[in-house]
Amino acid sequence: MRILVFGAGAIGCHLTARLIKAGADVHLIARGQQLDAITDRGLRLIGPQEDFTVPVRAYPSTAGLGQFDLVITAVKAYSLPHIVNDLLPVLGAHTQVASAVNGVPWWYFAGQKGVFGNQPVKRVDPGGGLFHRVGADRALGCVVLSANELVAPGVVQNRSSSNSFVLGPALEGLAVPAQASQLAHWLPSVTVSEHIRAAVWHKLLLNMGSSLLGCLTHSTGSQVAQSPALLGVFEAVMSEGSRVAAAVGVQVPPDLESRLARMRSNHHRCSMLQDLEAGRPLELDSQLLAVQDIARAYGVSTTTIDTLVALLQFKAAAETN
Ligand SMILES: NC(=O)C1=CN([C@@H]2O[C@H](COP(=O)(O)OP(=O)(O)OC[C@H]3O[C@@H](n4cnc5c(N)ncnc54)[C@H](OP(=O)(O)O)[C@@H]3O)[C@@H](O)[C@H]2O)C=CC1
Ligand SMILES: CC(C)(CO)C(=O)C(=O)O
Repeated sequence: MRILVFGAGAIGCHLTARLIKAGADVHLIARGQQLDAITDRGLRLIGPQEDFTVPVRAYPSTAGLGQFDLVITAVKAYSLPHIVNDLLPVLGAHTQVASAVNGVPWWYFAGQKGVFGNQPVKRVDPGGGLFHRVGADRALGCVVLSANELVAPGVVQNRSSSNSFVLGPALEGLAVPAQASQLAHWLPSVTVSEHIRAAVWHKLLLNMGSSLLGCLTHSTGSQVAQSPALLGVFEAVMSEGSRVAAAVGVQVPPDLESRLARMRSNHHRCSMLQDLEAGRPLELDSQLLAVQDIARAYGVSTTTIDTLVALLQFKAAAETN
């Protein structure tokens, strides 16, 4: 099985390093210093209990690479619409495309009923290029619970004591494709699910709270969890988010204690905070504004989320000017 990982950031490097170590045939699209470092010295993954380096076949573009059985996109949500033209040449009739991305994924409303039924998510796929040209029939949801950061060119630091990746077909009723099962065979951290939307919301609620509070306070999850006042706000965000999920038919179990436990043990700067501190754009569209759109369309009140989003938008604009 030929695999292409598109994007050599924190998550792309984590997956590439683990898959190559497990013996998979993986190729990586990288650019800039990352491409140079990985080509010269390989890719190093440092984790709580491991430190290894693998050689990687890395390229600056997809031109001439041929078709792949599985493409894993590991760019930020806001970069996805810009890579559609790069993806098309590597897609064959049976290629599956897994988007390892936080937030409401581009394929979310494919095959769904309701206000947005069968439409692209306009916040993440504004021109509909992913929805109409890549296509939801080949889309695999990929929900990532794994805390990573690039600490030097070619070096990714993993800060999770346990990592998990949930893969499942975007279209309900489709069987889990062989590519997903093969990935799960190579990596114990991968599980497959026929109900990927439940996994999307489960993760998204955690992101909404940790991205908003992490960025507004420049704190890791464990630092946020030390403040009872912030935990109260985190809880309010999760409860509003779970009402939005329920509006589109997904009941997220109120397992607040397990989420708080995850926050307490999370000594990682969430990816949105990494972006804020590096002056890069934030994934507000996929993680928050798309959720607000759903809330508004279904008449769900999200007062706490709305307040925090307004503060974060103001802060991000002020800090990048
Ligand atoms: N980091 C984490 O711990 C977690 C992240 N996630 C999610 O995973 C997704 C990926 O995040 P993460 O890995 O942190 O992001 P990063 O910003 O670390 O990585 C994105 C990579 O994509 C590259 N890229 C973007 N556009 C292109 C392009 N056109 N051609 C080639 N390369 C490109 C970027 O290159 P360049 O730097 O040159 O722009 C960068 O290397 C996000 O949705 C994030 O929210 C989920 C769970 C945890
Ligand atoms: C690992 C986690 C959950 C931290 O909030 C994350 O998804 C991120 O960094 O964006």
